Amino acid sequence: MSSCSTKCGKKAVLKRPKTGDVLCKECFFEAFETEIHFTITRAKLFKAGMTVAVAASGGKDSTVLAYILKILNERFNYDLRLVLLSIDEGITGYRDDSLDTVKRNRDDYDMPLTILSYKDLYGWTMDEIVAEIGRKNNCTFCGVFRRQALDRGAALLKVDCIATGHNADDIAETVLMNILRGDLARLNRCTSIITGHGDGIARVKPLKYTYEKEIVMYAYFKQLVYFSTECIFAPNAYRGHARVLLKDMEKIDPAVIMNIIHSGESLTVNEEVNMPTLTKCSRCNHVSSQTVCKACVLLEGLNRGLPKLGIGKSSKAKKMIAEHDKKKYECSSSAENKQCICKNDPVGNSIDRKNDVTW
Ligand SMILES: Nc1ncnc2c1ncn2[C@@H]1O[C@H](COP(=O)(O)OP(=O)(O)OP(=O)(O)O)[C@@H](O)[C@H]1O
Repeated sequence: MSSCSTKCGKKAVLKRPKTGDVLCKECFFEAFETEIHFTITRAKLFKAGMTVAVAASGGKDSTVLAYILKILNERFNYDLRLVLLSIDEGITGYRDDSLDTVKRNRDDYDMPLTILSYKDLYGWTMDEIVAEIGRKNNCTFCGVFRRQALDRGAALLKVDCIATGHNADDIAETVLMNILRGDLARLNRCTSIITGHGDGIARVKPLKYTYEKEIVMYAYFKQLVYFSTECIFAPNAYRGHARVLLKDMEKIDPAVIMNIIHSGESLTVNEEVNMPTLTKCSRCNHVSSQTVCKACVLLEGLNRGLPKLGIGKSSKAKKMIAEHDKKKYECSSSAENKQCICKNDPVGNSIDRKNDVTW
């Protein structure tokens, strides 16, 4: 390879996927770190004195995020207290191994680590949920529960905000996915670098403009320890299509990633479009756009032996509950009923009616 395009005199070792510049290792580090610092300061992600929970999965993105926040915090005196927050979804052979990596990061980066598990928070591991629901819709449970679990962890730790490792590719993919689905409410908010502000604990995405390929390169040249195995359960199929589309387009022109993000940022949703208003879940008191949040509906479904409850539209869930209740009524009025649905109901007739979901 030729010499570094910054004219530092060193030999280039890589070509930056984002800009096409050929750079030596040191100049790449400098460019990569400075861009993230610029993103953080321009969007005013942090204030001095804040405690920030880095949502750490052990994967490349959150590992690079934890590392980079540590060095930028020291270099530019952000005056942040950084802690690691991990969620153990209970996926044997996947999350248990990646959490070992997070524990190593905890020691290497000298940051306290808190791990919360789905089992403790919800009474179910993902292994158990998949045994109930199968591999098709399990990502819905995992995503909804993780989102809330991070909020609960952040509240427990009394942190000021949560930083996640979402990168530019993730954001561009999400924009595409929301366009393909016609989900205008999500399209409207998916490019925000700060979310949840005012409704709970803020979430920030310092790697919003950082290309995935560069994150991998940075981790490689810095020899960071991260866990690179994909989740053993079926990936989110729809996101997979958006990902393939994005990767194909990136081969033609790497600028498409930034172009899609900028397009998403510039979109204004027509005023006539109904936007959800955020409120608090009547059951768990966490942020929700419905009277009862998605996590509570999904959990209710699991506990009632109706795991598909909460998958799809809320009207479908209402119908399922009504049918379920009707069958239970029929069952209790006929002791001989051999088809009784209660046999499959882990809580049986002991369901406390006061705690039933109301919409
Ligand atoms: N189990 C978890 N515990 C804590 N944070 C998580 C967990 N899973 C995901 N996150 C956070 O959400 C971000 C996006 O998650 P996603 O599942 O898209 O992973 P990813 O793109 O593979 O990122 P990573 O490389 O960090 O695993 C992660 O970067 C991390 O900050």
